[in-house]
Amino acid sequence: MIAVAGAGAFGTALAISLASNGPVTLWARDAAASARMRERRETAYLPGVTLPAGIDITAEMAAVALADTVLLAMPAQTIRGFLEANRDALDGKALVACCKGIDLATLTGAASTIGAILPGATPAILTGPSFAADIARGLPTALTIACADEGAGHRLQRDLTTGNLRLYRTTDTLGAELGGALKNVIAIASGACIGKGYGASARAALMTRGFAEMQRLAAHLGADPATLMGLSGFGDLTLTCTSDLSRNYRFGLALGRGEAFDAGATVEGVRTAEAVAHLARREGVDMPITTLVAEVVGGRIEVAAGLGQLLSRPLKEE
Ligand SMILES: NC(=O)C1=CN([C@@H]2O[C@H](COP(=O)(O)OP(=O)(O)OC[C@H]3O[C@@H](n4cnc5c(N)ncnc54)[C@H](OP(=O)(O)O)[C@@H]3O)[C@@H](O)[C@H]2O)C=CC1
Ligand SMILES: O=C(CO)COP(=O)(O)O
Repeated sequence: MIAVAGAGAFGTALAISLASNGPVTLWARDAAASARMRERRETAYLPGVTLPAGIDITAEMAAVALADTVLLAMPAQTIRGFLEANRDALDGKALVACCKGIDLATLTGAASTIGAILPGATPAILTGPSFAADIARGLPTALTIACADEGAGHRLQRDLTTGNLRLYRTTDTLGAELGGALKNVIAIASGACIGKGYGASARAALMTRGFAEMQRLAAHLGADPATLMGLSGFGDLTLTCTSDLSRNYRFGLALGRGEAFDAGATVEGVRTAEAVAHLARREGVDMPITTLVAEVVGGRIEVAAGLGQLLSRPLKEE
């Protein structure tokens, strides 16, 4: 039995796709919102999409506790609090983190967070290039399922693959979570570059050099370089840095244009830029683009000055 905790855009889209395999529980933290979704079979997070009957929408944790696999589809900075608040309901289960970010308080990804808080759980990561709106409409997507326990990984791959979600398997949870988290920061930089009018050539340079620093940090922390070359790294970087459907990219566009952006939107790259800038400094890893994004989103430097700093760095080998 599968439950999805978090009924925002991604959690709901995943529940819709999984419901084509069998019954799914979708947990929303807000009881009134949950009741509305159950009654109307729709959500403002996915306009125009009808929620299939196979999704049992609830605000009761007891319903989640009945599942053996729980997908955690909420923003990265909220995962720790959610796990701490629901230890009894979640321990012993396969917990599949679907978020893309680094916890600002601990500077770790979701697999480590799960392991630290619920040692009896089996941590896994579901990540890769996929917009909720595409999944919810039944469009084809390919994702990475990462689980250090190979047997559990095989089971999750089988259970979470659907007609429009094709899952590739790895045991490298660290690489998978880093790929998904780090690309969001580069997507902000890419959006800012386009928003500022610097053009597609400059964006290609940012994406390529951004990918180089993503790989550098991942290798330093012990991730498998091959993981970053796959869906969670290269794949998601490509999607997020080039599509207007991405909130991180659109946030960057707004920054570049000097416009305001929806303060309530989930833009994971903002906090993650700050977390990764700290992590890179602590580990002595050179991450100039991420560090500058942290400065820009922190309001400590303007976009133009930040890009100017990148271009004036000492010349080096590729
Ligand atoms: N949208 C997408 O295309 C994709 C998103 N992701 C990742 O999925 C994660 C969630 O994003 P997404 O669904 O888009 O975000 P949304 O903003 O659409 O939804 C966030 C959901 O998390 C819930 N939530 C917020 N805070 C808490 C909390 N403290 N405890 C429990 N639930 C909470 C919200 O509840 P409420 O409605 O009550 O505020 C809402 O249901 C992010 O890490 C994102 O990077 C990954 C791939 C694709
Ligand atoms: O991660 C995503 C696509 O793979 C979604 O991107 P945004 O969070 O930037 O919207």
